[in-house]
Amino acid sequence: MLDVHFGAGNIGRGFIGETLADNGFKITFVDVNETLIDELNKRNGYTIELAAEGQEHIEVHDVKGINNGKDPKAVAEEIAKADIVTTAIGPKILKFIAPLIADGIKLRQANGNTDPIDVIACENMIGGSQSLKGSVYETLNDDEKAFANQYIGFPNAAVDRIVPLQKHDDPLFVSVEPFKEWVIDKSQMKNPKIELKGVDYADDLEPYIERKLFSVNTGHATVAYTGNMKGYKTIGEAVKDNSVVDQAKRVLGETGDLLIQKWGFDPEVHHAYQAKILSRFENPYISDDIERVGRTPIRKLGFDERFIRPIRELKERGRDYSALVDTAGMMFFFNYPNDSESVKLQQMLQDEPIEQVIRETTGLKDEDLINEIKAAYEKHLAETK
Ligand SMILES: NC(=O)c1ccc[n+]([C@@H]2O[C@H](COP(=O)([O-])OP(=O)(O)OC[C@H]3O[C@@H](n4cnc5c(N)ncnc54)[C@H](O)[C@@H]3O)[C@@H](O)[C@H]2O)c1
Ligand SMILES: O=P(O)(O)OC[C@@H](O)[C@@H](O)[C@H](O)[C@H](O)CO
Repeated sequence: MLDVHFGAGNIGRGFIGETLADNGFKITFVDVNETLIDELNKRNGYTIELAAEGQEHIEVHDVKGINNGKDPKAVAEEIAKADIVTTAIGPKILKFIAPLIADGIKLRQANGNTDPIDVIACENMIGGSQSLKGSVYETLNDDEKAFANQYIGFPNAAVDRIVPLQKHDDPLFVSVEPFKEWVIDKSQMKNPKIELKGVDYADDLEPYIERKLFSVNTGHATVAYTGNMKGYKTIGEAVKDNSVVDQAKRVLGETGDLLIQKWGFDPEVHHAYQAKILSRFENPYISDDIERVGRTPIRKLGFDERFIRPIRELKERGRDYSALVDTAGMMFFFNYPNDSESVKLQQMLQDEPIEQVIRETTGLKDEDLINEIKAAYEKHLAETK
């Protein structure tokens, strides 16, 4: 059994690789990072460490790498033979790898390979695999689309495991939190014969992806942006400050209100889920940078992303969303020179009035909401003076 996995980064090696290897798959990692690819091909394996007492090690074997920047043909050839395709490269990169997946599908068709497979985007976004499908289909003709409609599934997925930036001498070694959750939308699969152990299958992914994104990621981002305002550099430092944790609790209270109302989650179970999330942020065996958790702030300000979507939906329901708006106002202060989106955001703030920056980054048309976020931004700006 073969998995072709795009993105040999933290979650790719630290979660998707572990799960597929544990299910007996060989894995071909596709990445543009030469060091990672060379090392994978030299050693055909790597080590995962669990960030918890005992620091257990897990060895992953039977892996290799392809640099898609150098050898795109080899990627298509590998997809032509694959039993599953997965990605963990970042939502904004999906459209760049879509032509490679399309080439793999074309080769499967040319080879007469009618074994059904699923292409699963393991990204922090709503509708990730379906969005990837849209980009893949842009480069298929009608005949190829008909083949893909029959044999290639794009089931959406939610993945949850905190894997911070790795700072080890070994470029493949990856330290991960013990908690892990991977849910795949069963109704969108073409190959139900592959039922992975360690993965949950849902008939409808929407409640799970929203619960994950608006709890883990909204909470995480709140710790990052509130911590950033206070000058902290790591999530560990930030969660030692009660005012940061209080802000995260207020925000989770609001998204919890929405999720419970919208999806009917049991309030007690949901509150336990939230408490578990906060304890995960406090894991002393993990050192996670605010720079990583707050990365790409323009993406995170998006219309369907972790702040604006729950704000919109709470407003529609006439519920409180004040802590979410307060935190959204802090996002404009995220300024890390190595994060090109944060540099762009700061430039936008230099060039345009704040309300225009809010309009452009969030896609909001609701002028009242734009003014509320503007007021939060201006309040935080005054606090910095
Ligand atoms: N790290 C986590 O805690 C975590 C948890 C759940 C989900 N995710 C999601 O997983 C995805 C990846 O996150 P990550 O933390 O592993 O990031 P990462 O930066 O560690 O890994 C991304 C990898 O993709 C590679 N890449 C970038 N552009 C590429 C291209 N054009 N072709 C091939 N490879 C390319 C990079 O070289 C890198 O190795 C994101 O969508 C993230 O939201 C991350
Ligand atoms: O990956 P992002 O940039 O969407 O979000 C940053 C973190 O919140 C995220 O990577 C979490 O660590 C992860 O989603 C936990 O499952």
